[in-house]
Amino acid sequence: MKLQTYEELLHSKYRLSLMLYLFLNMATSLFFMLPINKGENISFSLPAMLIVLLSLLQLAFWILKPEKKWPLLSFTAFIMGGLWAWLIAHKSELIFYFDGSFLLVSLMAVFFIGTISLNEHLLAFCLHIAPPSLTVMLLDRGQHPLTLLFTITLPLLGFTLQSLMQRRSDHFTRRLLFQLYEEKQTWSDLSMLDPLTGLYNRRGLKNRLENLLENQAGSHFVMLLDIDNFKSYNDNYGHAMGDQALTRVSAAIRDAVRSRDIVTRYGGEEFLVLMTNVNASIAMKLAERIRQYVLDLEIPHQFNHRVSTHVTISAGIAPIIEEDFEQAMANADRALYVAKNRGRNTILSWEELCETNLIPAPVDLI
Ligand SMILES: Nc1nc2c(ncn2[C@@H]2O[C@H](COP(=O)(O)OP(=O)(O)OP(=O)(O)O)[C@@H](O)[C@H]2O)c(=O)[nH]1
Repeated sequence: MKLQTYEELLHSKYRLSLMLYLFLNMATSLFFMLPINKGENISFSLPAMLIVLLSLLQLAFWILKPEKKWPLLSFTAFIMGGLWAWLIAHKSELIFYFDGSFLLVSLMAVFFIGTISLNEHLLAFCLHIAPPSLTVMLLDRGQHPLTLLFTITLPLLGFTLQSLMQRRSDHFTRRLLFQLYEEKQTWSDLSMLDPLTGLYNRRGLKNRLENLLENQAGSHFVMLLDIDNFKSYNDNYGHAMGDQALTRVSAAIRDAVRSRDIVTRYGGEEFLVLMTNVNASIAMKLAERIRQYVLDLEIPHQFNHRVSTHVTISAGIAPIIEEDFEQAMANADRALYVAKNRGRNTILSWEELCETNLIPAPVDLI
């Protein structure tokens, strides 16, 4: 689950509880319009009708605009509470035989609405129950003090404790989710990096390439480069030394290019550099600089036959035309093949290859 999904879940929970609150207000106030005694008529009292109207309007708003967040929950609860106080006072005047039970039933109905639907909104709950509670106490004129005290304080206390517990649990869930999300992000980042060199691996390249082609319409170049006679290096100096040489060459490539270029360890001793927003001459200069930086490392390689006594690289570069990365790769690969044939420690561009009519048959070096 993403953090965003969790936020959406909370929003939908909020929305449902508010809709339930409105529905319960509406249903209960409709019930309050019914006659209490046999033979009486339905009483369309103004406060009851206002509760119904207000609830209906807000319900319609929520149904039509489900994505909107209603910021005035506490205000709505206070208005509803006020209307309930008015309704209870109004209705109690109409009751012929007054023994206090109507007040208790009304109060319980108001508490029921709040407890069921506002269980995560302590302030709204308090604002909802405060006006009817005060009104009932006034109307009771001290006749049932203990009953009223019990009816008001017990649910209020229970609700407050439950709400605090819920808040702690929500806080914990949010923290846990945030931590999981961060860890997932770290793992995802790590899975895009090559552990030996710290460069992007193919997965990382794919990810960066998608972003690049989606967001930057400029001219980009692919450079494929390969360490010369690396097999002999490994055979003579050992695999551990080979790893060290790979790490140093990787760092030199990274140093030679700009921060916006994407350097990837494409295979064993093969690297791919994605040079972004460059023209052909700058791409060539960058490639040449990489070659020189690697040579300047002066990593001894006595078995780099007829090339150098140090570790060297060869490279082929090609432009990405019409976002066709695969074709650019194939072209850079062919240029690299010819660069190797030309004696290694060489950079060759696909364009130069085309100009000299030296396009070889496709050979899979990679
Ligand atoms: N030490 C080390 N060697 C590796 C690693 N990955 C690939 N290699 C070695 O790189 C060598 C590549 O050799 P080849 O593909 O024959 O090419 P080459 O000897 O560099 O010859 P040219 O590319 O034609 O110049 C192989 O010996 C692989 O074992 C690695 O992670 N560490």
